[in-house]
Amino acid sequence: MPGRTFCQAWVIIRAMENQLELEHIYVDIDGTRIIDDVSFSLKPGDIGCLLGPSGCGKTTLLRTIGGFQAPSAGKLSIAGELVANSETQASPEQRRVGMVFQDLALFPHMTVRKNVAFGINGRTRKETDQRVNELLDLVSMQDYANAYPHQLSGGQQQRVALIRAMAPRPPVLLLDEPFSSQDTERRVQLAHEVREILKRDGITAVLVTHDQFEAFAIADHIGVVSEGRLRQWDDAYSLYHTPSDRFVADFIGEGVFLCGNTLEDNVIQTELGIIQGELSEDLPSGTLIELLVRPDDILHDDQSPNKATVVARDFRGADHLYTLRMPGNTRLLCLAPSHHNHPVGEEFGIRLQLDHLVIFERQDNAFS
Ligand SMILES: Nc1ncnc2c1ncn2[C@@H]1O[C@H](COP(=O)(O)OP(=O)(O)OP(=O)(O)O)[C@@H](O)[C@H]1O
Repeated sequence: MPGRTFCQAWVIIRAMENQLELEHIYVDIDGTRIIDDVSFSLKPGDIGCLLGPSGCGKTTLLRTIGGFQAPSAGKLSIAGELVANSETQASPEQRRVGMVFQDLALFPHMTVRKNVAFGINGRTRKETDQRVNELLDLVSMQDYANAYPHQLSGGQQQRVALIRAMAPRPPVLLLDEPFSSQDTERRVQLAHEVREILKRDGITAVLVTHDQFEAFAIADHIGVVSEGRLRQWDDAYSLYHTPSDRFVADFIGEGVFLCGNTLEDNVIQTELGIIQGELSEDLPSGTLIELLVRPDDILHDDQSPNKATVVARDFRGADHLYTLRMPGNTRLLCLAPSHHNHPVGEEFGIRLQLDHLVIFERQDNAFS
């Protein structure tokens, strides 16, 4: 029947829309809830990142996707196929996901070429060689094809571990803090490189990290996790500028929270005076709130009548991050170009530049 055929095709197309889909996943270990109602999805070729503090449940979530941990409830699908719910659980081998671990786990007695070819099964010798060569080219490692892991730099080993996991074309690649042994600057650089490689090969990936700059550098979508819950699933810009709750606002980027209260439509009163702008939440007049003020919301302006005193400063090359104290004792952060060079104790003029006001209702219901 033509109608039925169309319906079936539509269902298949819809199911294939997401390469990875988690629907209301819960994980309990020894009677303790570790993952609490997590849902998110990735389209083919998307890179997702689970970001959060130590112990929040990132690795448990990754292990659940990989098939090393069973969910207590919820549904998990990979490439349109249901791989886990509370009753069924496909094994890691059946899911065919790729994994890149913190310690890279390269085989020390195998050459780079053999390491990369290791996971490729069911292909002819010619097809395997072709795929290995393609991946070695992708990461510019052809010249090292016959080298052993101990003859490579840390960054080169990283690239080999990555292409070894990518070699069998896994439906999803999982990366568990793969850059954690590197210093901060190198981590961000590696994250950019890995993103480029994954994108060129069209791989769908999920990476776990506690480093937000790494997450910003690699991911299309970032999930901020806290106490087993996914607080926000968004792009980096939205997490920074429109955090959904106070935890995300505090965890992502830098900033201070100013106490205040709502007045009328789009107007609030804070320790810095009356501020007008589009509010992130529609709260009744008189509600006690906290206003998020980022360092880039405070402009250095010598003409401004509002003066603040420098209490600390971090030189960051292109700019300074100043910690300032207002006459009423309010603490602020200000990002200023580094040629605005003010020592601790000096005063300079500042201007608040906010149009979208990120506010949260205060829970303690009192000014501090
Ligand atoms: N097998 C287990 N048995 C008991 N508790 C566990 C087990 N695995 C994880 N947990 C607990 O679950 C919580 C989340 O752990 P998980 O390793 O997922 O966090 P994480 O965010 O990856 O942390 P980190 O960044 O430190 O690696 C922790 O409190 C941990 O002690």
